[in-house]
Amino acid sequence: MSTGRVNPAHRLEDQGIEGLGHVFYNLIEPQLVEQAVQRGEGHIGKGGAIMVSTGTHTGRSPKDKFVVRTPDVEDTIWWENNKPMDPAAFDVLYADMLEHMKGKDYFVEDLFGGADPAHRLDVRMITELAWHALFIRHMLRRPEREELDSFAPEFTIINCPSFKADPARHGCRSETVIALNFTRKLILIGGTEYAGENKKSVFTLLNYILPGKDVMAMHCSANHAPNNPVDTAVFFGLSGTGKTTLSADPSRVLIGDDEHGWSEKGTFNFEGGCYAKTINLSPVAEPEIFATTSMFSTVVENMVWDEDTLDLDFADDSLTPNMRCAYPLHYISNASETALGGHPKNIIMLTSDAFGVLPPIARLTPAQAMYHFLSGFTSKVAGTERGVVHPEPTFSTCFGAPFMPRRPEVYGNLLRDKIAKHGATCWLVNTGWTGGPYGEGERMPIKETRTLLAAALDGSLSDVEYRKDPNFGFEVPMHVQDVPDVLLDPRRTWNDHAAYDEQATKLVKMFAENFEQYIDFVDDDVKAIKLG
Ligand SMILES: Nc1ncnc2c1ncn2[C@@H]1O[C@H](COP(=O)(O)OP(=O)(O)O)[C@@H](O)[C@H]1O
Ligand SMILES: C=C(OP(=O)(O)O)C(=O)O
Ligand SMILES: [Mn+2]
Repeated sequence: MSTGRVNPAHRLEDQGIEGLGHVFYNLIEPQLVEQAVQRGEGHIGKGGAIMVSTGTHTGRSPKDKFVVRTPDVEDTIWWENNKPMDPAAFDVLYADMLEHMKGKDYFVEDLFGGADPAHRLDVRMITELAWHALFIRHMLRRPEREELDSFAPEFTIINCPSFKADPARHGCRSETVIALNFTRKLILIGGTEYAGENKKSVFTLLNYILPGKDVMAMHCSANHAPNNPVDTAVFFGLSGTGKTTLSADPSRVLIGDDEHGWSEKGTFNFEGGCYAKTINLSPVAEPEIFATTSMFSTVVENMVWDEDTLDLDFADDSLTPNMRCAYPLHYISNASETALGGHPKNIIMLTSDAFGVLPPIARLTPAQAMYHFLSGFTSKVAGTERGVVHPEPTFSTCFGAPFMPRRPEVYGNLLRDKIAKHGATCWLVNTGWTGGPYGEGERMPIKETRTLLAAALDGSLSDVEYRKDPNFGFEVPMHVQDVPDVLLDPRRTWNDHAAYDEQATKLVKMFAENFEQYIDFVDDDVKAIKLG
């Protein structure tokens, strides 16, 4: 049995998926909320949000993510960063998953990944959980209802949390598996309910496909000046660095909070929704995002609430510090209707430096931008990946190593050429620690970060006085209106200057050691960068 709207030529049976219980095709938000509640998957919260919890897995499981090693992708995948799965093991996994799915109800959502029709991917998401269908409906882009009648899925993702993988049979590591098969155009997810796996799988797909079409794929948020998409800014950053927070800026138009492409025409969001962290979410510092937590059908994931008032407790991280809400872009009032932007005029690389060494903002030469893009220095925040319990310094190339199927130089060279062609100005912004390292200093105040960004984006930093950072060689402004001078010089924010110098020397060494892996393929201007 099935209900809902679907292309009659592309039903699940047509792709060999048979014997399921009831199949719900392309339900819309109210129907999915109703299904989720009826099935006991969650509770209705304030304003009609839906509150769910995901059990054991409350963050991504990067160690359980695999790329199937088929001949077509053998030469293009960066195997040092992507774990291979044997094609035969994948086939067994698929057969076992289909067997497991028999008799159970499933939800199908046919959606687009990519706001630019020239580069979008038609994705079919098949989920066991109604709320996962709702989540992906929020996160990806919805075809018009009429377009569903001719929708032909290019890639299919099946997410079946109740399926437990068997490492011996399936060539994986645990009961949890995320397996990407570029040849069969299929992604299988089992043994985890964390919704972020769904969107990051689509991201990984696009990160593979788009560079082949000369389109740069970026782990970044994006916004543009009011009525002026030519003035676009992108904000690269690993999880927790502030992409979502800083792109939701009431004085600019939000293009998207996490995944974008940069084509010959400009930037485009891959998605149609946002996935914000809600830990300590402040109605004062982040009013736009705060408001979405009580809007109809927003998915509130892993939050604790008051039984009596249904008030969400933003401070209670007892389920996970990686608590989240997912909502469509238009829930942010100043969001772009098209999710398209121009060529970035400013490129911001966000880093959350747990050492408290990097300045709150620095201007980068194109060579320095390449250096920092390939380095991808930041810290992993607690909770987004399994096993991370406090900020852990890391080098995550392209500011998103877990989602990059190709070699870093592929993304690096694309970005280098686009920066050169369009003359973008690049900045490094530390949203991490100031006044000392994690545990001693404090997190950079959001207000100051916003003020610095506003100054960078409106051009007021173009001709102020800069000093050259003695450790990294980039330029740091001396004075910025409404920001205390001392904050601009991290060394001065530390009580113990010698301790700062020692920490900075250590960090410089870490950078240099990490960069050795890239030195052979970067241009001479990047090779010539000497730190310390
Ligand atoms: N100076 C700052 N800039 C940005 N975010 C900050 C800052 N200080 C604290 N935060 C907090 O850090 C988190 C940034 O997370 P988020 O914007 O979701 O990152 P991303 O989207 O890159 O994963 C939010 O919880 C935000 O409230
Ligand atoms: C959803 C995620 O991305 P981000 O934290 O960058 O929003 C994630 O890393 O699981
Ligand atoms: Mn985010």
